[in-house]
Amino acid sequence: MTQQFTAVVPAAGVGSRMAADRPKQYLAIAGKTILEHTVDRLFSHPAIERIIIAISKGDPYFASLPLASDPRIQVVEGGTERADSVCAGLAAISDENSWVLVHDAARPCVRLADLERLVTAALQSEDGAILAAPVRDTMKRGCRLHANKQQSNYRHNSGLQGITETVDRDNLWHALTPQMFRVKQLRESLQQALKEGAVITDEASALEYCGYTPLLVKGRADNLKVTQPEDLALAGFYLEQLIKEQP
Ligand SMILES: Nc1ccn([C@@H]2O[C@H](COP(=O)(O)OP(=O)(O)OP(=O)(O)O)[C@@H](O)[C@H]2O)c(=O)n1
Ligand SMILES: C[C@](O)(CO)[C@H](O)COP(=O)(O)O
Repeated sequence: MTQQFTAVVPAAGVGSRMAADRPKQYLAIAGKTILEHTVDRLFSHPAIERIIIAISKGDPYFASLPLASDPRIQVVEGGTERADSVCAGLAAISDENSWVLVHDAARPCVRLADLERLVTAALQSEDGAILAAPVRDTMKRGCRLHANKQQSNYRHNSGLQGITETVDRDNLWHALTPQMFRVKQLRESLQQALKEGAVITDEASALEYCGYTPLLVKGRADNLKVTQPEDLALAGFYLEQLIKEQP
């Protein structure tokens, strides 16, 4: 019997940076919502048998989707932060020794080959694994500029930041999703990190906070998180390519 996995999809965000008429996971690309594309991508992996989707309290969109009647899908109520929504999803998994893949609803372009590589690596790592993409650009750190008599007012009044340093980009990665861990390890790490006030923006940061070293699995850069308006057309292009390449 081949191992079967559950995925948790945090889909309870409001999509403020997208500034659309609805949360971005419910915006349509190529005839389906972003959430539906994301679910299709996850179920394209034969070992993912169940998906738990965390949606916001009173979400008026989910019920009208075909997903709502898919027996492989369970819905839970998400929370204030992404980590809270992930914890709500984990609470619906009874087998603590099982593996879970956590994947953003807003990442509809993840490829099967990346999922396969992630699963292979995670199953051989005591500390789980995440998909990630190496940084390609030179990375700068900025800061707000303070008024300086010797410098133009523009530098202070423009609202632009000034460069304080160039960050060494060797071994610097964009964390993507899915991120795959054993349920017990992830649940306990998130609970400890959140209880102690750690800033947790992805699952791996909770594991790291608790002293684990998840593996970085190189993934495609087109596994983008739809975040701001210009991402929608790009995601549409990537999805068209992905669907064309499907057998
Ligand atoms: N309380 C939250 C916040 C976010 N998410 C989900 O986490 C994923 C990644 O978060 P992000 O891209 O930040 O989505 P939003 O929080 O909706 O976007 P924004 O920060 O622009 O409001 C998204 O699928 C989002 O739906 C969630 O389930 N619960
Ligand atoms: C989980 C994540 O997609 C990894 O890059 C990212 O941390 C989500 O951050 P967001 O601010 O909730 O979009």
